[in-house]
Amino acid sequence: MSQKNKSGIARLLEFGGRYRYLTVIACILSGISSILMLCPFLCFWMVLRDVFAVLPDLSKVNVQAISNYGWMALALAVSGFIFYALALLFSHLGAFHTAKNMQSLILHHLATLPLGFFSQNSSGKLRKIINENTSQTENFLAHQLPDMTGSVVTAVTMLVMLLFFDWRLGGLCILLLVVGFTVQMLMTNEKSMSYMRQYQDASEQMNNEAVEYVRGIPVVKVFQQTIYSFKSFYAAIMHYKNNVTEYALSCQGPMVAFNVIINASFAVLIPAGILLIRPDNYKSFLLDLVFYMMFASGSAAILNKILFSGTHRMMAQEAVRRIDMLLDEIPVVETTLAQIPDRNDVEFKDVTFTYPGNKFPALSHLNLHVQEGKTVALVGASGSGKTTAATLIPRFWDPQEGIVSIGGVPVTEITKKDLMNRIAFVFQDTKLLKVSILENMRAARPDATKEQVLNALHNAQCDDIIEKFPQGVDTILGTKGIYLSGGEQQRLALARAILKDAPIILLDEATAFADPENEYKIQLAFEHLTRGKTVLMIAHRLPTIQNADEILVLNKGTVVERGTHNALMAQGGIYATMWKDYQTSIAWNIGKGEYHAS
Ligand SMILES: Nc1ncnc2c1ncn2[C@@H]1O[C@H](COP(=O)(O)OP(=O)(O)OP(=O)(O)O)[C@@H](O)[C@H]1O
Repeated sequence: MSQKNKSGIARLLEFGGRYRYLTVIACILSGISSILMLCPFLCFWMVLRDVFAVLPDLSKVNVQAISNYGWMALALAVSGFIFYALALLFSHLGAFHTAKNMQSLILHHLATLPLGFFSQNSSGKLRKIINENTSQTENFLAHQLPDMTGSVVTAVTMLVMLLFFDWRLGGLCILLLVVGFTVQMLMTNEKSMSYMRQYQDASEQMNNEAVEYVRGIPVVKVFQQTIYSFKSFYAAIMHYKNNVTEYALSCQGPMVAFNVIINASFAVLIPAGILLIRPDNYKSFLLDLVFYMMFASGSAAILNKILFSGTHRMMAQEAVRRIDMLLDEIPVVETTLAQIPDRNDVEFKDVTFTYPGNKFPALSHLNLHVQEGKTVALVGASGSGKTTAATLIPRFWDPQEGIVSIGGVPVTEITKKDLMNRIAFVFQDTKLLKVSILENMRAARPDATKEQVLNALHNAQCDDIIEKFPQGVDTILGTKGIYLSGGEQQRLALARAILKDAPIILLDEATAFADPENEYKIQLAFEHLTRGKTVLMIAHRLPTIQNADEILVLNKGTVVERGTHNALMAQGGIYATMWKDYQTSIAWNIGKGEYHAS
């Protein structure tokens, strides 16, 4: 399926693949149905013609002929409905297949994107883009597109019929239609399209902020705040409101004009009829006038339909644009020159990385080398770039400058599978799935036996977790009150990494939320996991990295100090100060609130 060379409805049909023909057939059927639906008007004209021909002596009316016209009108109307029902059947089939194709294309594409993309785009936002936009386009294909085609065919057929009976009255009606259409165009121009874009953006932002608000409710309650503490949510609502109001106001003038014009047929046709009627042609002229007055008022409904389908078309176009934006996200390119590293040392050579959309680099000219089986620790203030450095190794992101390599091979030249097999990472934000503990473990190694899983759980000090649930490792997490503490979750994540037994370990050592007993157990699990491995460790509690082979102190993405613990202490720089501050904070904790300067 080609991307980007088409836009709007053409692009939407492209998503349908071979099923797009169903949509095309639906539009043709809807067009035929519209013509059939207009035919009863002709029967009505014929009835009027026969009645006017015998006026004032109605006893001369050919009742049989009139009854035939009636039956003909009914048959035509019923076939119109049948064609319309068939059109809807085809359009729904086409719409379902298109939505399915669209969703599977997006999901396959998401699977190829760098993992970092997901840290910048919340799952709520992605869900909204995928669900709302595909359902909007599905609705458009199932209902609005066939209706739109039907309305356009109706409008064209009406034009032909209007000119056919009396070109003067027809010309007047067409003039009204042209003016109505022009006014309508004012409402569906490029400016309206940009309103539609702003509207979608504002609605997306409001949705995101609502999710953040709900997530933050515990904080609001704890600190006795009100909704106004969520200024950004409030601002998003106001932005949405202003946007919608501005759009509605911009439509006010054209909308009023449109309604007045399309409903003005009586006001125009009656004076025109008075001017045009002649004694010699009054019968046939009256016949045409009555017919036109009926017909023209019917055209108001058709124009209304086209107007609203224009708004739906703009919404569908915008939805397609948003889906294409997602599909345009650049995937991680799988190397064609795959190399297999024969060592597992990790090296950063002059690496600079800036997050998409950020002004300043998160890492600047970073050089580091973790020899096989050794441990390098990253320390530094919050936001100094420690996590970013670790995420470049499994290619959450690719740096703009410099090279990250394993065993001398750039990570970009290692296959995704090989790369992931070599690395186990345990980050602060532990992700456990809503499946059994056993299946959570097997996510790291699908072929692991139950015994191997139990062994890994034992080494990660998880025996107490398994024992407390009657179903042991078959306990399903996150359901029926099965919830784990932060420390327990991290131990399970460590067990998963131990089971994977990868040669390179990336560790974000965050034990801030663990109680002393948990912390001690996590420490034992860390030791088990890292034994004999190449380890890049992000340290929050300095004593855990005292024995690291090298410690790098980061500040605003650059290395400001490096060396062993003893060397850095002797240097008396930032690390030595951090160490002293850490000792002080411990002393403060032991003193239960009293400050004991050391
Ligand atoms: N997904 C992201 N998108 C944009 N900017 C980001 C993203 N993640 C981090 N940053 C920015 O990059 C910089 C480095 O962040 P990073 O998370 O690497 O720091 P850190 O040293 O690990 O912090 P902490 O100790 O608090 O975890 C910060 O300025 C942060 O705001």
